[in-house]
Amino acid sequence: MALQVLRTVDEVKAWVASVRREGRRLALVPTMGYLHEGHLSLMREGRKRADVVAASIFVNPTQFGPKEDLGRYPRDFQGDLAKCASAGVEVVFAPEPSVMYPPGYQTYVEVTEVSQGLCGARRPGHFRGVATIVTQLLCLFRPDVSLFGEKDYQQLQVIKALNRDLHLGGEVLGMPTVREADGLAMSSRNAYLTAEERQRALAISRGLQAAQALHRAGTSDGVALTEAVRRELRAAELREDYVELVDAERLTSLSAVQPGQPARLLVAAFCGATRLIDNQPIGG
Ligand SMILES: Nc1ncnc2c1ncn2[C@@H]1O[C@H](COP(=O)(O)OP(=O)(O)OP(=O)(O)O)[C@@H](O)[C@H]1O
Ligand SMILES: CC(C)(CO)[C@@H](O)C(=O)[O-]
Ligand code: BAL
Repeated sequence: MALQVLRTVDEVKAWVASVRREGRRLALVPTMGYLHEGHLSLMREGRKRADVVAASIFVNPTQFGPKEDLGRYPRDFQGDLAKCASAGVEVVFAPEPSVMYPPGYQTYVEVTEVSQGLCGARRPGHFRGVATIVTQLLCLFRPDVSLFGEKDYQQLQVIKALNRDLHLGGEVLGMPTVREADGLAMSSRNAYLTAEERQRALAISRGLQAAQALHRAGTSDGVALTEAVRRELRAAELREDYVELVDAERLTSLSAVQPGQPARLLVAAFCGATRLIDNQPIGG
């Protein structure tokens, strides 16, 4: 079936109603576009878990801080449509900001616990914007399953919490981070990196791997594990935003990995002007 592009809330409502009438299971993959294999892995998994996959492409203004990159966020709408079609997507919802935030719009969603700390502390208002747009999308599409990447690990926990707390009903599925062959986590913002920065950015995944290897060799101490990451960041002259060992679900800080308690090591670092994030499970 040919890919359809929907632009308005009424078009989405009509399309969702037709999917429901036909008794088809619906998967939703929200994105900000400039698609890469990470996004396509979510779409392909959606196709396995549902009869029909919708994707959204929307650079959501409310999740960007005033000094962030909203104005220059990379875009390639025609290329994105071709990629969506190749991944089995039936419908792309690509609204203008005025469709999601029309005059008089005044409803915002705050997830109070897992939004704190990490990216929440460094990007004030970011998760309020993410939670607000994702709630709108989940309410509009009411998908049986929605798919998000573990690359944005805190975001995934925020979305799981709002889906549970607001009784939205569908399953929120987290999918593993897709990496370039050399380990760099795929991200639309990798497009900002110069060739030299692209090489230095590898320190992030290298540091996470070093920490995992250290843990496998018997080290549980949080300071030693985070230091393994920091050493790599320093060597490559990346500026740390944070490196933290946290409980994998609640995202609270841990001083050590405990047997049977899944933990996660999360990193945000600036490579030149570009802020990159990545994470890995540790123990559990
Ligand atoms: N490397 C990846 N592997 C798996 N999922 C990913 C990956 N990168 C992004 N995603 C997921 O795709 C969805 C849309 O993300 P988004 O459009 O912001 O892409 P992005 O590459 O993370 O962009 P940015 O560089 O702005 O962070 C999110 O659920 C995100 O977690
Ligand atoms: C989930 C999301 C599409 C909300 O704008 C965005 O934060 C993203 O692309 O990860
Ligand atoms: N991938 C998360 C969206 C953001 O950084 O704004």
